[in-house]
Amino acid sequence: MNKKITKICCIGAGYVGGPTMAVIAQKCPHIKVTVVDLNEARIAAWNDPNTENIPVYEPGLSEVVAEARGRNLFFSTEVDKAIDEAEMIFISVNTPTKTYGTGKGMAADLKYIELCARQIARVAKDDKIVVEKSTLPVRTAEAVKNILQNTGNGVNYQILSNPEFLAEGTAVEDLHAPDRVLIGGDTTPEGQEALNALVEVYANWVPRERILTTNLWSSELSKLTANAFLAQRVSSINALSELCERTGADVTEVARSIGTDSRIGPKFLKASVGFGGSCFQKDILNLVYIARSYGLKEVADYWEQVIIMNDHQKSRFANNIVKTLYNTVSGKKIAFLGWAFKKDTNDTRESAAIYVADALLNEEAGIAVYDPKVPESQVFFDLDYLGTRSADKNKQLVTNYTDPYEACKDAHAIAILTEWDEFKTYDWQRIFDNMKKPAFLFDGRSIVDSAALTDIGFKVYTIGK
Ligand SMILES: NC(=O)C1=CN([C@@H]2O[C@H](COP(=O)(O)OP(=O)(O)OC[C@H]3O[C@@H](n4cnc5c(N)ncnc54)[C@H](O)[C@@H]3O)[C@@H](O)[C@H]2O)C=CC1
Ligand SMILES: O=C(O)[C@H]1O[C@H](OP(=O)(O)OP(=O)(O)OC[C@H]2O[C@@H](n3ccc(=O)[nH]c3=O)[C@H](O)[C@@H]2O)[C@H](O)[C@@H](O)[C@@H]1O
Repeated sequence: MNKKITKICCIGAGYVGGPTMAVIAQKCPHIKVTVVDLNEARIAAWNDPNTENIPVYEPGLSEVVAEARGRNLFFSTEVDKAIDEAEMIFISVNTPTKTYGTGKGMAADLKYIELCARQIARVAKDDKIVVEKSTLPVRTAEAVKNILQNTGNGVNYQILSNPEFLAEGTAVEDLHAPDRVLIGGDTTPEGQEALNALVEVYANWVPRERILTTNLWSSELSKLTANAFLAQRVSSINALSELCERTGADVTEVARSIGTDSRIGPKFLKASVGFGGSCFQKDILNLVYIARSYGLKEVADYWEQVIIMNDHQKSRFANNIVKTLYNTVSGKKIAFLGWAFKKDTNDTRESAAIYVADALLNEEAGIAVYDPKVPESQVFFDLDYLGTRSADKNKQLVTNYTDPYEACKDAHAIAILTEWDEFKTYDWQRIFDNMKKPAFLFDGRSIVDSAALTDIGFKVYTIGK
């Protein structure tokens, strides 16, 4: 007989914990779901009476939260209480790249995971199923198990790996109809019982044939592999975009031509200014680190090239702006349309915009930023975090706008960094009329109609054309 879960707790109310648990609560009204976090401001925002103010912007998410919150979905800072009550505990805390010590700049920093494991071990009084939702290096479950099982208070733990594959901007859609749900567990009878308990949770809305079960290590490694493959496709098409620019081939046509081959497929072939987001880079660096730690030099070098190519794409976009603007951007106004790492999210982590801006600021450019969802404070946080120059200097050189037309007024050039749909429908004639001439436009996302803009008078540069 499978254990039926009625109380879930999730540690970490971020971009994954928040949306994932909101959808579990929505689809499983019989399960009480409590999402906890140490960050009081974040929890307060999740509890904001106006669900438009929740801390994660995702299309459709505020409606899901409005439906379930207060019914069977709760957000709280009382971590111990939620752990104590729950039968199943998801760990969905951040696992950033290490910034210190061994593996600095490469390995995943697992200190938040370990803290969670220790907290569960300290608080739990009855048996628990602990689910790794965070993306983790292969064999992390072993460390979590070690910490939990060596507490000696008689509690039995089962560890499951249940990596998340949602993409930001489409999180709700992805959670409602996932390509697959992956659950890894121990092959022992107890492990399989725990695994089945989680299968039953998802089976409330996910067709069973889409719920894949594996052993723990396959599940952990599959998550890193999926992100590595996706990022590799972007770097592959971006590598070709540079060759297209030199040869007269058009990367959009090349992508369409190869994408119709069913073995290749059409998705993830959009050339861009470079991939961003909190995970691709960190997960590949982590994969490279793991391969190196097993002495697999060729494997590590192979995957590292995906990152090298991505860095190259960002810097060549910035260099092209400087070169085209007669080798100097000093004192010139460059308007940035978009700061988020992709459309339909307010997340800016590792956004290409940050690195392109940093390179142009090194050349003393003045940058005017407009993004429909990213607040000014975040733009400065991102630039200050790099530590390239003082916060005062960033404030001096960067201005944020809430009106795109004002951002572009008197600009020498416009750079499109994020593919927000609204950019396609602007009154480009009006923008052109108010710009310095020649009016340059660098489309890092191939989203505007370059022929129409050229007719207006813009000098358009599009990635891969
Ligand atoms: N962002 C994304 O789209 C995806 C992220 N992931 C993975 O999911 C994990 C979480 O990512 P995000 O949600 O983006 O991170 P995040 O940084 O948005 O959220 C993590 C939250 O955990 C909280 N936290 C950390 N330690 C805690 C503790 N000991 N007790 C209570 N709360 C604690 C933090 O305060 C933070 O609010 C990462 O491993 C990431 O790689 C996986 C799939 C998609
Ligand atoms: O582990 C994670 O965090 C998640 O990482 C990615 O999701 P996400 O980073 O949210 O968004 P993507 O749609 O994958 O885009 C990543 C970056 O690649 C860029 N991209 C994507 C596709 C493409 O064709 N071209 C391209 O430049 C996007 O603009 C963005 O900057 C994966 O798609 C998710 O499956 C995974 O769960």
